[in-house]
Amino acid sequence: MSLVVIKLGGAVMEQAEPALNLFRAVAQMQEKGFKVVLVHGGGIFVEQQMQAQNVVSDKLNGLRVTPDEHMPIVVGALAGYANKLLVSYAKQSGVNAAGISLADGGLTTATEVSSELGAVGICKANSAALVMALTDANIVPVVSSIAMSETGRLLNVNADDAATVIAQLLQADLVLLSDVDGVLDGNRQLIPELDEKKIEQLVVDGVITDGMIPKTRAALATARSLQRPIAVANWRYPERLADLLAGAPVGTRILP
Ligand SMILES: Nc1ncnc2c1ncn2[C@@H]1O[C@H](COP(=O)(O)OP(=O)(O)O)[C@@H](O)[C@H]1O
Ligand SMILES: CC(=O)N[C@@H](CCC(=O)OP(=O)(O)O)C(=O)O
Repeated sequence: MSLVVIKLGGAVMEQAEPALNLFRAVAQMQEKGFKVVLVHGGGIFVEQQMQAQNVVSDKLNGLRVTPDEHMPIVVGALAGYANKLLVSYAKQSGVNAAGISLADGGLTTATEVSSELGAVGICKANSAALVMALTDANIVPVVSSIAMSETGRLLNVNADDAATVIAQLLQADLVLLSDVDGVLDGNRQLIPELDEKKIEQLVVDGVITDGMIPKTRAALATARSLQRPIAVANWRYPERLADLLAGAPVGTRILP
């Protein structure tokens, strides 16, 4: 049975209709025999909560600088609101989902990236047991990007990196869904395929910026480890998911 990890960015969660459409597509994939695991971000909800509480939050190369004292807001927004909102969209679309985090069931282990970034983690695959138990019961795991260190310190992980690690853990296909059609060139045209050299050149040229930097690097790491192309595509067209998994050229394919 084919396992697919789908990563959702925050923007999809803000609008009910596209999120519901996406879960309807997930239900169809389940009917076709796919086991689906969702990994989600929700940076947009973190921003909203930071602003509501008058807290200034900075990013460095697309990663949020997260002092430990910001973690109540970050965990609340990601593992709380964003996670349960997705479980609610799933329910409304007839999909049985369970919201968990990178820390639950020992799914991953994590370490601090650098003292400069604070409680930002990089995680490693550890145990697929919980996710497999859920998918075996036809429940879609919805995984937030909150992880835990060996000593139990809560860490904020970039959600594209989280999806990469889960795809590697499960040896599953990975689709990174975002609010753009894929990686766009300097004229905002879709780039069908990219390899490491081209990605790094586009970063140097300032064409790939912000959240697209960790996203393309995460896709490249997964493409390498699974030895197959990884797609960055738009969540606005969930009906293209099936085409995509069948190997059709949708979005940007990041090559190993
Ligand atoms: N070359 C590029 N092509 C497409 N999007 C880009 C590019 N460079 C930067 N971006 C930005 O990256 C964003 C997607 O990354 P991110 O905000 O982290 O999305 P998500 O929340 O879906 O993970 C796009 O909305 C766009 O603003
Ligand atoms: C360390 C780090 O940057 N964590 C991210 C986690 C959420 C995320 O990645 O959300 P999107 O996928 O919606 O961008 C953050 O705090 O915004």
